[in-house]
Amino acid sequence: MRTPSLYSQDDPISAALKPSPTETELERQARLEAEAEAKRISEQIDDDLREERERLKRRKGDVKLLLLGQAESGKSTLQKQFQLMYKPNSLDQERASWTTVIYFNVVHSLKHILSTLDVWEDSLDGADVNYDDSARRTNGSTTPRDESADGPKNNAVQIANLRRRLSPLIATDEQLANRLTGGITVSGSGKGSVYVRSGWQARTIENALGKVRRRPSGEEKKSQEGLVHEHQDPLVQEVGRMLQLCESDIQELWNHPTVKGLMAKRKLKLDEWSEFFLRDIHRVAAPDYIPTTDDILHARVQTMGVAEHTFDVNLHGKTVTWHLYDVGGARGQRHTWVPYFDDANAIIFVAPVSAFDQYLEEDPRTNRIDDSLQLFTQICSNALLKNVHLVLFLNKTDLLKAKLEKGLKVKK
Ligand SMILES: Nc1nc2c(ncn2[C@@H]2O[C@H](COP(=O)(O)OP(=O)(O)OP(=O)(O)O)[C@@H](O)[C@H]2O)c(=O)[nH]1
Ligand SMILES: [Mg+2]
Repeated sequence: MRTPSLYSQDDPISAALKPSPTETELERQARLEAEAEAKRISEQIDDDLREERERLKRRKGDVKLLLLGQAESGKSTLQKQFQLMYKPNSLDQERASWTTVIYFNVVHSLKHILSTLDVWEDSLDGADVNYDDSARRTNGSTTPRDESADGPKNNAVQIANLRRRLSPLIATDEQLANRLTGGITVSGSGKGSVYVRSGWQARTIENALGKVRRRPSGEEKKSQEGLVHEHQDPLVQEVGRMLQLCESDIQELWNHPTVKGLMAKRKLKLDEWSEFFLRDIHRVAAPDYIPTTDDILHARVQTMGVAEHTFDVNLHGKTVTWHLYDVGGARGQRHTWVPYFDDANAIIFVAPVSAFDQYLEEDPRTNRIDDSLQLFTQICSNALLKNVHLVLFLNKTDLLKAKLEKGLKVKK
């Protein structure tokens, strides 16, 4: 028996699709199977479209939040705090990849100290190094000698020795930077900055995996999850070993009267994260060091482009998905913000109030508070953002307090 005809005699398409009057039973079976498959695919497409419509409807209730502000203002740090609050497990999963950043922060800070010493060391005489050595005795220096009493000549010899002993560690600066960026550099980004794109944590591990796979010895073992733990990244392991060996040299450099003198005279300016990790070098240089949450919050790596982070936030018994867009704040990165302005619900503008005595890394003539104010004015007057809620987040108040207590004056 033939199935009822689908093919109307009047419709030209139906007429064209009409089976041939000479169709065999085998051909008829094949045709019916093809029709059933086409119907299944068509229904699948209808289902997908329905699901997409539902998803878009759901997304309409989502909150889109932009974190804006100049470089170093603390946007990614704020994002990490959201992550800690709403997705703490995800921070745990990426904990190991922060070791690379922290080691890089330490090595890069040492490199900066030594290159500043290069410039100023010769111009300092004994009287110039006006550092109170009692600080050195109380902050746990492991140095057995009291070099400051020996005068500038001895100081220069000590620094030359430290420079020599630390040079293999300093030489890893570029390799660590490459591990984080995957070899991508951003032009005009200021001195030795390392920019990372969204998802760098997983890529850092992938980069390490690539290196491990190429090694013939097979000494690196895969962990239970089938992934090589970042601690097994040979580079990170090697830097860890070097840090352990150099710990007392790092302490000696960090506590050296010439270094302290340059800092007191503000000829050597260290970023807050440099001081944080150098002060705590004993812990960071320990074998099997794992970054604490506080370490992750202090670690510094610049954001490239825009990184999206999603969190399910429960507000008054209703779960709302938040899309947090963490942007790169350096001048060369700001053009990437605009495509996100269109459907943003809110902006948190992060302004570091402690930056009154600092200048932009990408433009050393511009004061950071001036830049922040200019940027905020531009955001407030942008027509695309006229319906967007704006939160001004005055950040780094702890550093402002510390600077004012030290006697730094705010002046125009
Ligand atoms: N002391 C202190 N440090 C902070 C605070 N907020 C951020 N930081 C530190 O400032 C540094 C820069 O912070 P990030 O969050 O990386 O800055 P960002 O705005 O994301 O910078 P870009 O990605 O370059 O745009 C990090 O080392 C943070 O630990 C704060 O309130 N107090
Ligand atoms: Mg950032």
